[in-house]
Amino acid sequence: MNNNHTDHPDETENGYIKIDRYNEGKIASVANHYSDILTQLGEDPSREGLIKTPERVAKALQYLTHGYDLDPAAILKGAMFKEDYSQMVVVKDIEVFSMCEHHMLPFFGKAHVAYIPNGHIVGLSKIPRIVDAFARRLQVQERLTNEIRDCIQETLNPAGVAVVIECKHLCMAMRGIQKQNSVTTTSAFTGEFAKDKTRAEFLRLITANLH
Ligand SMILES: Nc1nc2c(ncn2[C@@H]2O[C@H](COP(=O)(O)OP(=O)(O)OP(=O)(O)O)[C@@H](O)[C@H]2O)c(=O)[nH]1
Ligand SMILES: [Zn+2]
Repeated sequence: MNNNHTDHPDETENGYIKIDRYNEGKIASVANHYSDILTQLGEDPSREGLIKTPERVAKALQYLTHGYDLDPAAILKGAMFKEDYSQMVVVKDIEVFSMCEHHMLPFFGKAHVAYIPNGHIVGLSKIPRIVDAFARRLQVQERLTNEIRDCIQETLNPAGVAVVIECKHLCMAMRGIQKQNSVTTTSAFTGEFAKDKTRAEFLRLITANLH
């Protein structure tokens, strides 16, 4: 997507990718399409409040899909450390913001990720980083869940990986079936987490209020 991009999308100003990280050709092209869309919607793209809107939308969309520019396995490999620790490591309550691929509307909530090291641990921040790398794409919640699991399993080769994601889908709230309170939960497990006891410990840890 953007050839200037780095593995550090958090190098941002006000939460946005720095302007020099935008692919300007693509922004201009997407903005042109959005100008037409505004007209199709019955708006006047030349009125004051909308003059910069096509460009803003194009930049927002690039930000919301910047996960395509990232290599999640490389992110993990960047901070793997040999360590003799073989208990469960749990990172819970990781904020998720993604876009459903059917309606291009947001779904958002929390991810809970655990792994059981098998010789190597990974830098803790890399877990939310790969959640973001997969979430910042057009997604379905099930695939997002599996992609996070598979990336950790294939890269770190731990004794097991567990991922639970809970999200609200705006396509089910602000349109369509219009259910405001429904939450979708998905899960994916490998290795040791196939055992009831291990899975139960993980579920206890993500629901416990320890802090
Ligand atoms: N499994 C799954 N479905 C999703 C996700 N995000 C959105 N959807 C669903 O994708 C489906 C698309 O169904 P369609 O019947 O083609 O689309 P639609 O006519 O807009 O459907 P409604 O939302 O029921 O109005 C809908 O049921 C959405 O709720 C997701 O992450 N996972
Ligand atoms: Zn949807």
